[in-house]
Amino acid sequence: MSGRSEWKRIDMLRAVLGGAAGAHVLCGIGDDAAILAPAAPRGGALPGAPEPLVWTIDSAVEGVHFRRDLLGFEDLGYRATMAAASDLAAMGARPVGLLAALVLPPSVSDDELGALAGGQRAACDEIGTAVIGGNLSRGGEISITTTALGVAALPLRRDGARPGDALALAGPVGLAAAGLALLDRGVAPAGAAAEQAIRAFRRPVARIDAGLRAAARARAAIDVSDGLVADVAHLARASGVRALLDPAALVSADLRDAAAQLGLDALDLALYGGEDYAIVVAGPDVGELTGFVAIGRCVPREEGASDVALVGPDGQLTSLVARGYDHFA
Ligand SMILES: Nc1ncnc2c1ncn2[C@@H]1O[C@H](COP(=O)(O)OP(=O)(O)OP(=O)(O)O)[C@@H](O)[C@H]1O
Ligand SMILES: Cc1ncc(C[n+]2csc(CCOP(=O)(O)O)c2C)c(N)n1
Ligand SMILES: [Mg+2]
Repeated sequence: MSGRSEWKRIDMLRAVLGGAAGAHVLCGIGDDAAILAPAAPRGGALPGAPEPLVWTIDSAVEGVHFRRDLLGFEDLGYRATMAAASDLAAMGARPVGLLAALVLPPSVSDDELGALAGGQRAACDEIGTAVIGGNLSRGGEISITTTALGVAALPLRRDGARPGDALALAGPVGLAAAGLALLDRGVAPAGAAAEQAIRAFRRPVARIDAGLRAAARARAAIDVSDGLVADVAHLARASGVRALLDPAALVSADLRDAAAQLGLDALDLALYGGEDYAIVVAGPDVGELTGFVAIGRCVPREEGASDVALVGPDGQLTSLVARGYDHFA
């Protein structure tokens, strides 16, 4: 393994680029999205209090995030849009509009481009927003870079969790990775569980409504793109807590079935799978939120202890290594 990692590179970029933002930037590099103070209205007050803006960008690159033999063009547009919007969900934000920059090889036909845009449109319709601009360029492989703007009265950051907070999850984890594995192995989906897994990979759902519900009650949130343990570790580290996860809360019947078809371990998929676009929130009573399941709790950090651990049936802890998807490792 090389010494490079995505996080080391982000730290490097933060050292070069950070600190230059103005006072209107409430949160810069390091969270799921940047937070900007609302612009002061000119010429009199607007009805209602202006809300902070939440702004994020996300790329979907052929050969890295998708293969054309495993997904249709409509899936590509849908998935890229939901993946970008998921970072708004993680901030407890309501989307207001998206911009999409497309890179297309010359081989992509107008019909295929139309299908891709149809997928973007379908995803936007589902979460109550629209693509309102973008850019086109020719290039060697398809890429879809989507920037998403939202508003949130009280944006949820990664760094607000406290010892004693519950951890709760909206959306399945592990299923998307199982779906990718089924597609990759060319296994014809046998039964509802395999179909759900393939759907979770092809058509992930940004948990916007869940994020909005959590915004009033939670103290911190993150979305699960790189894998549950890796992303919960980001939240734990940013908040200065340790996260304890209950394995029984993470494996659904569908995931167990799909994993069995693949000969893979269901809990391993749930912990490390990635691209679920579920959200994890932390707060005193977040386990009671509609659409969330309680998955664990935050405890004080201990010197030398892992960021995340599993709690066994009789309370014993198993430390987890926060390995997740890393573009450069
Ligand atoms: N090239 C870059 N320049 C400046 N900041 C960056 C750059 N790449 C990433 N970041 C920042 O680093 C932080 C972590 O980025 P990362 O993409 O891992 O988070 P994320 O957007 O939540 O991931 P995901 O899209 O997988 O949910 C974010 O705050 C992001 O804005
Ligand atoms: C063909 C193919 N191979 C592997 C994967 C798995 N994968 C790619 S990126 C990523 C993390 C999220 O990305 P990001 O951190 O950029 O948001 C994961 C789990 C895939 N989707 N397609
Ligand atoms: Mg994120």
